[in-house]
Amino acid sequence: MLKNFFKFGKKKKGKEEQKSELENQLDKEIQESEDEIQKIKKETEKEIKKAADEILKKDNKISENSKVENGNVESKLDESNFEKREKTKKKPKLKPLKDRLATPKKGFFGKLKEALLGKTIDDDLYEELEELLIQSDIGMNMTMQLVEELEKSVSRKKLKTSEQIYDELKELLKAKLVYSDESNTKLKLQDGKLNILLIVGVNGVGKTTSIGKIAKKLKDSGKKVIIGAGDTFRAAAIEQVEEWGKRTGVEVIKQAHGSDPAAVIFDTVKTAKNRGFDVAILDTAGRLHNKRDLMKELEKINKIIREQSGETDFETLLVIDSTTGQNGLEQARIFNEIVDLTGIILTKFDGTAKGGIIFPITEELKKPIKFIGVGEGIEDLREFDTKEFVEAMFD
Ligand SMILES: Nc1nc2c(ncn2[C@@H]2O[C@H](COP(=O)(O)OP(=O)(O)OP(=O)(O)O)[C@@H](O)[C@H]2O)c(=O)[nH]1
Repeated sequence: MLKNFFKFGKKKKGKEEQKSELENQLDKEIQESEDEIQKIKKETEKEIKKAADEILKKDNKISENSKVENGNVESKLDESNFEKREKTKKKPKLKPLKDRLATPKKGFFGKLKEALLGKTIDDDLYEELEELLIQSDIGMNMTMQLVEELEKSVSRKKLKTSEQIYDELKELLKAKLVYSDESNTKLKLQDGKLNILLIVGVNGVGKTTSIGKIAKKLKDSGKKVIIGAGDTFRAAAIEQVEEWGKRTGVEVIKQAHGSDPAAVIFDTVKTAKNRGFDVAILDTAGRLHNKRDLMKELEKINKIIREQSGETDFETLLVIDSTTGQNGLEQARIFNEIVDLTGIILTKFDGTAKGGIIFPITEELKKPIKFIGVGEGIEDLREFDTKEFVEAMFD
């Protein structure tokens, strides 16, 4: 039994030895597998790193290449922009509307001085000049004309500095006011007879105010003055004229609101003639919505003046609000077509940086500027003096 036991023990031990051998074998194989896995892992990582490096290298190469390519594109763009710039250099770059409206105090000519003085004479300077001239309401045509004349003068007179250009421009502008020379800017008034001043212009331009200011001037110079409230269409216009009459101590002839303006003109001229007045200033209604009616009305008034005063040669002055710019020029054209203008009153010069309108108006109409309004006050009307005006505007 013991023998069997020992046999059994021997048998048992053999089995256990076998088992541990198997376990060892298994452990060994597991270890080997794990080593193999680690090896493969390391190799895979190496491969991945290598591949990643390759990709990075390629990327760098591409971006480097693209840098060069972009550089080429940029320089090509530069070239074409340059060409474009060259081609478009003559066109003025217009600034936004808000920049185009300069503060009245500074005025256009002050800006012009700022823009010109101390600058190099090049295309940019001419462009800036064009821009400023257009902003001042000199108008596109006259601007182009002026800049062309200026360029010609610069090359003909070999002008070198912007100061010289500035002075040259001043002279060119003065020349545009040729119709406003000393011989015709003064009112044509003769002693010992009735002088008529017929005042025309659309509503709101400053007709009544100008009439009041002129009445004051003439009265102060010793003339016997009478005013005819010919704008019967607006009740307020009659009251306004009356108010100016009171302020200046000048008699006013009026009729009821809505009555025939020709009748007021008739009364005024007749009274003036009969009572020996020196000057009759006649207000009119400037309704422009119907050119034919306006023409008929002004013809009728003209006929009455001629018949009543016996004068054919009298002043017909068109009042234009200088702040209305090109619109003012359009009004001037219309009135000039339908009535024989002898001069222009430009009002509200104090309130505008767009005084440039004076140049195309004078040149186109070929009529002198007689007065400029520079404020709402009774004294704020100046007799026009070209030289003084241009100097003052450039100052
Ligand atoms: N700043 C300034 N304002 C002026 C000037 N002349 C007239 N005004 C003002 O412009 C406005 C219109 O002037 P009016 O004289 O009433 O104009 P009007 O053409 O007679 O107008 P109606 O009576 O409506 O036909 C008024 O407020 C005036 O004070 C001027 O030279 N400068």
